[in-house]
Amino acid sequence: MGRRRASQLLAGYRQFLLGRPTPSSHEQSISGSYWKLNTWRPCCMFRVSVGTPQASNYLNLGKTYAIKQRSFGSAATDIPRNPAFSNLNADDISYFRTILGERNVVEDEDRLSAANVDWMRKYQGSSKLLLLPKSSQEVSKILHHCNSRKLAVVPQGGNTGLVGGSVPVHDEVIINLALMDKIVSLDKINGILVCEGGCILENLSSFLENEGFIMPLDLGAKGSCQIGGNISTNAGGLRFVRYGSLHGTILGLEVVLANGTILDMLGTLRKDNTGYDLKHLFIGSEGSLGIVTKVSILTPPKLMSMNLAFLACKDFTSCQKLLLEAKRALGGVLSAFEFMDSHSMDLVLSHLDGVRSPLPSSLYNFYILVETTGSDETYDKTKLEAFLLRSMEEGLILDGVVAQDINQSSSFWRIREGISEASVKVGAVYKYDLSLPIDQFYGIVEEMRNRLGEAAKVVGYGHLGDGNLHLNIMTTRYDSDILAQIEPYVYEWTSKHKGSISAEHGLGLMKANKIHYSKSPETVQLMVDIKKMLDPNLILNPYKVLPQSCFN
Ligand SMILES: O=C(O)CC[C@@H](O)C(=O)O
Ligand SMILES: [Zn+2]
Repeated sequence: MGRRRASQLLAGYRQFLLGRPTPSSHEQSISGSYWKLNTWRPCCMFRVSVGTPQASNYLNLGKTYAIKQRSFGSAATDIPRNPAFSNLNADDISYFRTILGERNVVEDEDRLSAANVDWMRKYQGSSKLLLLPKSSQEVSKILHHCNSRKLAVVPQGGNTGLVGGSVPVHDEVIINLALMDKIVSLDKINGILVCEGGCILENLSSFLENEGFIMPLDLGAKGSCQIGGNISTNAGGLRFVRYGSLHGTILGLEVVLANGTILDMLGTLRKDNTGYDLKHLFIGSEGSLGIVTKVSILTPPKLMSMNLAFLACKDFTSCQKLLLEAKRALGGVLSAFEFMDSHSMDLVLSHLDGVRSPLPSSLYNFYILVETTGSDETYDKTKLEAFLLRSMEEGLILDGVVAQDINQSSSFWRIREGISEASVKVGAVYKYDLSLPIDQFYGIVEEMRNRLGEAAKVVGYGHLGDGNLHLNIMTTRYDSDILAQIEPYVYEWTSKHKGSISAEHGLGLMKANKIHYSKSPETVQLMVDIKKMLDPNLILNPYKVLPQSCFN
């Protein structure tokens, strides 16, 4: 296609953009972080009462097999309580009161109900105690006591996880760092932020933005999730394609071990090769090796020129080619490359009030969000336009719209970030978070759709730029027959294609027994040895991450 045709295309495209309706003020107001706005209070770990299940329905189900799926489903995970653990008694509670004060030792049923259930209301524990320490020393005293008494604990951040990692399985004592939310320091030359583990991600982002920096991490749950929890799960999110993993951006950690030792690894140096870099053991260990109490993180400068395009593609091959083209053409300014299929789009549009597609949604099979962030508005715009133009000429993009202002940007992100929220509205949702080679990326979605037919809604979306697919399968109720058609098929398929069964959500309770699909027996054994060395009584987040059978 010649230059003339190409510029005609772009001109038509621009007209098309300008002709599109701007989202209404209602839509604008609901854009942003849904976990914050619709489900959770931003600076508090307690669930807003609307839609919260009454956990007391579950609490007395019996001590031996306490985990039940929520009321629209049957029990799916029955793990016996480890008989080596003690039961909480009145002396334990009085001791906790002496170190934390009356208010921060919570036995109130409503508050425990919220802390005992996960965000999807899929995993349900029966803890009788929630502790709210205010300092690393208090965390240390709690753990020292729990370890000597063999009381199991579950570290909990914003409780926004998707694999049952942050809620008790039985009666584990819940330790939440919500009161440890102080910013310790910011090195304004290098952008190195030091803060406590209970800081809410969105609060950190707002603080940094005022100082001319941004968090290298951004996710839909930002309004509720805590940085300590993000680190413990090694959360990926929307900026990963640009700023990489927390293994790269975390410079130091303070961690409290199971026996109460405070491990000071809170370095603020970019380079430090003195011995083993132990902080990496705790990034992604899901609270099973220690509790992250302080964090030192490298934060990139805030760049003022940001563009966001919402694009439609006819098939998945075009999405793949578009990614390659975006990496080539946009290089250093590419800051997000997110993908969703038309089924994801339909899900959001039919379940979230006030969300509208900026494109005629029924016409296209796939949608891509491409974001650029740079420091030169003209240069960045020119680059993006050249990329869009070439991709249109090549037929990779069928249609598209570039956000004209911050409100439009938010409304585009709202669609992508709203998929999770919409998925839980259907009823029961089976979530798979897979890393896959790009040529295999969408195959499993199509296979599951064929396999399940009318019995389930199957959607595929995720961080295409990082090779991370979110496969969500929804039914009105949890159903063991459906589950049997999904698992182990999805895990076997992923393993066969050399993927990972957990790209960014962790293993938690959901996939503790599935680790062998992604890790060799020798690797798992070394993990078990490390766990036993750091937590010999196995009190930290039991039943999660590693198969229980490894400890019998
Ligand atoms: O709900 C999910 O499956 C994915 C959640 C999150 O990682 C996302 O990328 O939206
Ligand atoms: Zn994700």
